[in-house]
Amino acid sequence: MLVSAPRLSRLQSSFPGTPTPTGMHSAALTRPRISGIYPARNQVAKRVFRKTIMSAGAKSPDGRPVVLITEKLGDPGVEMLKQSANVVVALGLSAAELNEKIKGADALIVRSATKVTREVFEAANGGLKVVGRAGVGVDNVDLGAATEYGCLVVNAPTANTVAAAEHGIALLCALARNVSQADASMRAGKWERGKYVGVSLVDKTLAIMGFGKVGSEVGRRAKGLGMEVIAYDPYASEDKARALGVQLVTFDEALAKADFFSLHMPMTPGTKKMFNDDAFAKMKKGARIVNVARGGVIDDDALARALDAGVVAAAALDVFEEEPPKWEGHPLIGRPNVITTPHLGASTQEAQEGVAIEVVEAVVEALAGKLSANAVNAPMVAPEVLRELQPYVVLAEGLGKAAVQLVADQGFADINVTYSSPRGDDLDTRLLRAMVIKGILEEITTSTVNLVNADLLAKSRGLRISEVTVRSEGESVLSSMSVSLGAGKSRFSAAVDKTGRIYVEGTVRNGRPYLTKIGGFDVDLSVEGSILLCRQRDQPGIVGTIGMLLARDNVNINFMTVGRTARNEEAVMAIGVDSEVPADTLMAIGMVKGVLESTLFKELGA
Ligand SMILES: NC(=O)c1ccc[n+]([C@@H]2O[C@H](COP(=O)([O-])OP(=O)(O)OC[C@H]3O[C@@H](n4cnc5c(N)ncnc54)[C@H](O)[C@@H]3O)[C@@H](O)[C@H]2O)c1
Ligand SMILES: O=C(O)[C@H](O)COP(=O)(O)O
Repeated sequence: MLVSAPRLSRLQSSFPGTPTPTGMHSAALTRPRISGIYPARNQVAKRVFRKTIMSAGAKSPDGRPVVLITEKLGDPGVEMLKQSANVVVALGLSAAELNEKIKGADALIVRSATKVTREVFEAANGGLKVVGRAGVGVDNVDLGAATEYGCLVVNAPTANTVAAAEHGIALLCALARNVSQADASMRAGKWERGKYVGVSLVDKTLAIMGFGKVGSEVGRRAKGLGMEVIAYDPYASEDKARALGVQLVTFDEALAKADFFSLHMPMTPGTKKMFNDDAFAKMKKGARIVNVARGGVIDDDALARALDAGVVAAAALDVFEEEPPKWEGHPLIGRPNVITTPHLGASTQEAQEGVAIEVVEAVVEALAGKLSANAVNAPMVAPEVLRELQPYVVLAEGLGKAAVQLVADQGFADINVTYSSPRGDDLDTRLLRAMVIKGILEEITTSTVNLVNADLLAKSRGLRISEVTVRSEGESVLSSMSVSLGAGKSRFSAAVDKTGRIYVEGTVRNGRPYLTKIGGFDVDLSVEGSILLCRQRDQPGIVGTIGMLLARDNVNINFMTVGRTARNEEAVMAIGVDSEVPADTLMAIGMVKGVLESTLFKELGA
């Protein structure tokens, strides 16, 4: 049975983590370290963590751990590592050689070229305790397999930020002044001064798309070049932008206004091919684009069309959807107005020394059984608790994803999670809270979020999170849970509850997670795949029309439900879809007679 959530103002006045006589506790994130939140439980968590990480003894006779390094790692990091471990450097291993070598290692340190696959963990047979990635992206590590084998993965998320920003600025300047093309021409023995006249940067408008760690560093440097800097980032803080003299704008404003674009958003389902035909059509003619983020945020064919049409004058690309890319038939590589570098953003001596130290510190800490703030996965919860909470973990992440996807351009400031559980205050909410934060943050940042770092990451982004546990009746560990966001505005106004917050609620039935409420509307949606939501008048014909529009684009419908509550004779209809709904179809659906608004949840769950 659901007990209605207490008022938020009341929650936020309670001390973080302190049980109250009414059976509530809140965990507003005012403390700097995760260990401060639940001191007693955290000791247990630390023991579980240590046991997991240190389950087998070190593999060398002297009792020191063996660390295998398979890619060039900065010397200061290697020297530091030698103080506490036996270091084996083996570069350029084949997959079979790595599978063999890993059997003798307690830890492995890699960059992006080594593929740390499931086979590697299988070959290590539980003996590999830590994988360290000397950089940010961990897409070359099979995180699922690592977690399954109780192997902690750590990375180095900050030490290459400046290098990536500097590479962005280098490409910006090279792009404006045709440096690469002119150099190539001179190497070919030509002196073509007239051909390579460039454009100036001063007084031009640069749009930073994604105002996080790298984006803000690019912004700071571009101001120094005399550029007017604007930024689009729905989750960026106004205060941070103001402090740097950068104006936050909407996506469309950025497209219309900028002479130059520098892309710095993470690769997520929401940013995939964000620069598509639609976006290029809204750009000022002659714009120039730099991408040191991830290749997949640009639709390569659409960019090629925009270059052909002169809408985009030139582009500089450091990253590609597939790396290394296939040269033959590539729509962009080799064009006269496109300059390319082979993913060099992090490749400076300083950054490589920095990431080496950052990753070695994290690996050494983890081998010593300490919590690392750079942990990417962390099996910190006892297996029996994990087993019990497993279905709710999927629900929690799905609610986080759903809530944040409903936020409009202006972003949100705080998160409220309410659990209805027969256990009341005894419910261990750490894992569920972490999964809500994961669902939210992984839509908007490059960071991989888990139990160890979720609270810290939320705090570092200035997000306040409040939790309430309400005692309910029933057999299962959790009757229901809800996530609400204090957002300025929603992309789907029906998702806003009576208190003005974006609100989603869900439950688990027969082991499967369901969304049961969006704003004031009851729904009944399995938390999986992509879902089209429509708020509509209760009148015949709408379902058929929308079905036809989707069929026209070959979009298969896997389920359809209509919200039970008819508030003012309105209903919320949900349609599960198997593939992407094109933007123009979404627009057409929004214009169907009787449809009041519509939106799409992308990839809510497995
Ligand atoms: N080329 C390289 O060698 C290299 C090196 C480092 C980082 N990177 C890439 O640079 C990018 C930024 O890295 P970071 O460390 O600054 O990450 P970050 O998490 O600090 O910043 C990402 C920012 O993007 C914003 N964002 C999320 N969704 C967005 C959206 N739909 N539209 C606009 N902004 C959105 C987030 O709010 C966040 O502020 C990532 O793609 C990363 O993979 C590349
Ligand atoms: O993810 C990263 O840190 C950057 O993209 C750099 O990766 P690299 O280590 O392959 O240079």
